[in-house]
Amino acid sequence: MSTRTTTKLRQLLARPGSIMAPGVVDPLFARLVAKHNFEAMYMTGAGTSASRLGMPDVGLLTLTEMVDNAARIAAVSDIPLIADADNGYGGPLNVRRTVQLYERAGVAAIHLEDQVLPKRCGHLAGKQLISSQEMVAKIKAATDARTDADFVLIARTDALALDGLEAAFERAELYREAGADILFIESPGMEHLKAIPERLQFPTLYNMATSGKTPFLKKSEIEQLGFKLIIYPNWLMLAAIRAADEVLTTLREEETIASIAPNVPSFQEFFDLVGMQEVRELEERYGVPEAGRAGY
Ligand SMILES: C[C@](O)(C(=O)O)[C@H](CC(=O)O)C(=O)O
Repeated sequence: MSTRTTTKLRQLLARPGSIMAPGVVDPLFARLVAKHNFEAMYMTGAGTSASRLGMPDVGLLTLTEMVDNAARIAAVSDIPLIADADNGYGGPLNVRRTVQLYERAGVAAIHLEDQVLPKRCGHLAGKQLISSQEMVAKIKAATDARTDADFVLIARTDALALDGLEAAFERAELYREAGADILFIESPGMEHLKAIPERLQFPTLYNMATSGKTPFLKKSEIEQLGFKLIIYPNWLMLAAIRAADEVLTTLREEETIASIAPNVPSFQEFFDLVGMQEVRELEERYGVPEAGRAGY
């Protein structure tokens, strides 16, 4: 039997250095991350909201919608999936279900944040927090709810933007005591970065969000600062939006796809990406008639 992704993630976390987790919104992007041999990947809530609802990250997706998306992503590779679980979708009892469902979906880690419901993207204005006691209760509920001891709990605090760095540290320390495995201080600027791993002396997460608030440092620089896990939430989706936009502009102007064709993956590359080779092998094993096979 292959190693569980939770255990794989624990092993990665135990190694020196930081782990890069590109953000994905669906299984297709997960295939792409797997193709590039990354050790971990991240399901972005902001991206999931954009792709599933065409709406901004303001807490509109429900627990089951998020879990459904995570399960589809987890199904296409053995790469540990770290998933956004927002504020756990309610109080401590909701958090119990959240952990159970994400665990069953094949997710290796989730992050829970201390925002009120409905929440919003951590890089937007207008956030509000629950009390640190309420968040501690949620983290305790989360640690109690896991059945796989290797399932990783990441506690995020959004306090920095509202109450400053010291308040964020105080919360983070309480969340660590409550049982969090990794601490995530949301939306730090350049001036805060050094202090975070230094002060917390615990595995920390670097959110390479696209807002530009947190600087776009290299992995080696982030590693040197002492962060353990780096997530790159929306970059793939944004790159795809730009590429699709260019295709549409060209199509409008030229009324033909001809000049675009060389710039997109070929028919074969596309089928390879979505696992056609494996499908062929399975078809052969089960004697599915040749005529039934898609060819290229
Ligand atoms: C990490 C995050 O929660 C996400 O949903 O991916 C977002 C990222 C973003 O909006 O850029 C966040 O709130 O930071």
